Parts: sequence; structure tokens; C-alpha cells
Amino acid sequence: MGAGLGRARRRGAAGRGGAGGRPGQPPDAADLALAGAVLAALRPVADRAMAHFFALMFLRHPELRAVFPAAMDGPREQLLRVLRECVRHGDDPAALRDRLGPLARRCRKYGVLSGHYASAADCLVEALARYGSGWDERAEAAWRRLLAPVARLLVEAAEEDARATPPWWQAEVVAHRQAAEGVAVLTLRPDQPYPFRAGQYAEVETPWWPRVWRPYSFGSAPRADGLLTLHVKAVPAGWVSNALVHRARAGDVLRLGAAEGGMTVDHASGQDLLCLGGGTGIGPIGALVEEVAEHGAAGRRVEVFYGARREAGLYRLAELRELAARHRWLTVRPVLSEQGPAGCPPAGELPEAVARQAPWHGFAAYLSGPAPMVRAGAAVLRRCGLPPGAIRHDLAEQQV
Ligand SMILES: NC(=O)C1=CN([C@@H]2O[C@H](COP(=O)(O)OP(=O)(O)OC[C@H]3O[C@@H](n4cnc5c(N)ncnc54)[C@H](O)[C@@H]3O)[C@@H](O)[C@H]2O)C=CC1
Repeated sequence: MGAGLGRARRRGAAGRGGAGGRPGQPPDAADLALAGAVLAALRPVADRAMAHFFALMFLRHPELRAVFPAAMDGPREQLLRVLRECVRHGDDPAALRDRLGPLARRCRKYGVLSGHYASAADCLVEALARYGSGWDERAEAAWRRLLAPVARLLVEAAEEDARATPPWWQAEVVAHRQAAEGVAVLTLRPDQPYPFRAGQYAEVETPWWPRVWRPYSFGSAPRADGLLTLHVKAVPAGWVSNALVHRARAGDVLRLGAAEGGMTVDHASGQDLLCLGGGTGIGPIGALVEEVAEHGAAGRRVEVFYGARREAGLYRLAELRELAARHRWLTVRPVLSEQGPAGCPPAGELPEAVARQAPWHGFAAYLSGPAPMVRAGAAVLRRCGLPPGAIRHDLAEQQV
């Protein structure tokens, strides 16, 4: 038994007279400590435990196998992330609901029905029992108390979502442009009204990789003609991104999940905005700028730092400069990290360039781009004194 599991169990024993709470009770701090210790001890075999969970689910619900992708590494990683979130927020129903809503929405795309969630809780307990070291009835009781409200919240979120939106939209590619080396901008026409905000993203499925969904940010704000754009970089071993960049053509039909993410602008506040867009991460930043232009800047300043390795990578610079020429509230600063303009040295990584222009007090920051850039950028801005609530990006908490 791991030391953490032992400590957590002693805390559970002290808190509950050694008996643990009754089934049906919400999880308490001792349950969450014990559940967290089980997950921590599971780390070396976590992937096998998640694979065992899906094997049990597919055995009991064979209809689900056909709707999940052939390669299950993505769903296994997602499930583990969700379990960590459930442990972290298990005693806060509102926080849990916020985190489980998007999961319920994603599961609808896979054809998961309300009845599957209770069964999933049983399969998870069985998978944890098989792979969790030092698993005993107290650990099982803690996990069951944690999973019961989780399953209930997932059912509620899925049913609420089903009343409001379809599980996915069909979207026709109406234009496909190679914007830079390995980067394409796709313009899509959804088959029915598609609600979203600038700064959000959606999962996308291509006809070439059925049931493999990958998230992409919108590269444009909502438009009157209903069209939207995606900026996609073909990444090594990225099945979906390579298909979207090198294979997709006008006339192809993709599937779009519902819009997700909270990297949106509060147009009522008028707070100044500091935006960092690295590579294709300029997609949602450009969308935010478009949305501010549409709503009116309301006296705010918008400062955009646009980073790329070389000049050819700044494929959206001309468009952003054109907007800046029309709107005095907008400043756009290109930052090259490997090759400066003729005769100039490179300016360094994007976060360093932002730090050089500090102070940024009072700004709301939006970061989009490669994960190391987002992490480094968020750290720089915290050092510049921005409170965590003023720094927005899409990286999951545990990736920061
Ligand atoms: N919502 C989001 O956060 C979005 C993220 N992306 C992601 O953005 C990435 C774009 O990739 P590329 O175009 O190849 O970007 P890239 O590798 O060419 O880098 C772009 C910029 O990021 C900075 N950067 C890169 N690595 C850094 C590090 N370790 N520390 C500090 N700064 C760093 C560079 O200075 C450069 O200015 C993709 O991984 C894509 O998935 C794309 C769209 C939206």
C-alpha cells in the first residue's frame, strides 16, 4: 500500500469513526482524500486501468464499441483527467457541474445514453479494484460516494443539453486555403444555426477518421452569413490535423460538436485586453478582435502579440494590421523567435516579448498557442501581477 493511501485511510478512519459514510451520502473530505490517494497510487498502471474500464463497458454495452474510435488512447486520457477533476471538486457540486457539462456533451456525440452512466460507475469501481494497490471496502465506499453524484450530474447535463442542441452539426467545407507551410484555413457552413462565441472551440470529426474527434478553436467571430473558420496546423502524427490540412477540399462534410470553452470577452466591462497568439493560436485571438470590432471597443485598448518562428508564419498579420489601421484601440505586434526581419535579431519567445512591454496591470489576458507558450505566458503574466482570474486560456488545469 502506498504511504499516501495509508495516510488517507487513517484520515478517513479518524473522520468517520472508522466506518466511513453510508452509501447515498455525498463524499466528504476523507472520501476525497482516499479517492485521490487511490488515483495517485494508480499512476504507473493508470492507462491499463482505464483500458479495463472501457473493455468492461464494451462487453456490457456492445452498441458503444462501434461509436468509439478504433484507437482509444484519447478517451482513456480524457477519462483519467475527468476522474482527477471529480476528486478535486467532489465536494463542490457547482464546480463539478461546470466540469461535467462539457463531458456529457462530448459523450452525446459518441451515442452515450443516460442509462450508461450508472453502469459506467460500476465498471470504474471494478477497474479500480483490479488495478488499485491496497484497494479495500473503504476505498470502494469512498469511490461509490464520489461517483453517484457524478453519474447523476452527467445524466442531468446530458438531458439538459439534449433539450437545447443536437449532438453534432454537419458542416460543409466551402473554402480551403493553404495559409502558410502546413497551415490551412477552412471556411465551414454548418447545416443549421450554430451558436458560438469568439474565443471558443469545438470538437471536429473528419470523414477520413470516423469517431476521432479533435478540438479546434474558431478563427472567426460569428457572422451574419453563418460561416465560420478553423485555422489548422498539420502536426506530426496528427491524423485529423493532417487530413484537414492536406486532404480536405471544398465540398467535403465534417461534423462539429457543440461550442465549448470560456475564453470569451465580457463586452459590458470595457476592460483592456492583452492577447497572445502563437502560430495557429492566432485563430481565436483574431476572432476575439473581430468580435470587439463588431460590438464596439467601449473605450478599451486591445494589444495583440502575434508570435511565429519566421516571418512566413505570420499568415494573419496583414489582416490584423488592416484592422488596426481602422481601429485606434487595436495594436498588433509581431514577434519572431528564430529569424528576425532583414538585419534584425530575433525578438525571442513570445512571452519574453510581452514581459518587456510590462506593466499590464488592469488588463484581461487571453493566451492561445502551443501549450509550452501558454504555460510560459501565464507564468510571465502572474509575475507581472495579473491575478489568476484575469488570465484566460484553454489548457486544462493540470496542464498548466
Ligand atoms: N486555443 C488554443 O490554445 C489554440 C492552440 N493552438 C495550438 O497552437 C499550436 C501552434 O503551433 P505552431 O504554429 O507550430 O507554433 P510554433 O511552435 O511555431 O510557436 C508559435 C509561437 O509560440 C512561441 N513558443 C513556442 N514554444 C514556446 C515555448 N516553449 N516557450 C515559450 N514560447 C514558445 C514561439 O515564440 C512562437 O512565437 C498548435 O499546437 C495548436 O494546437 C492552436 C489554436 C488554438
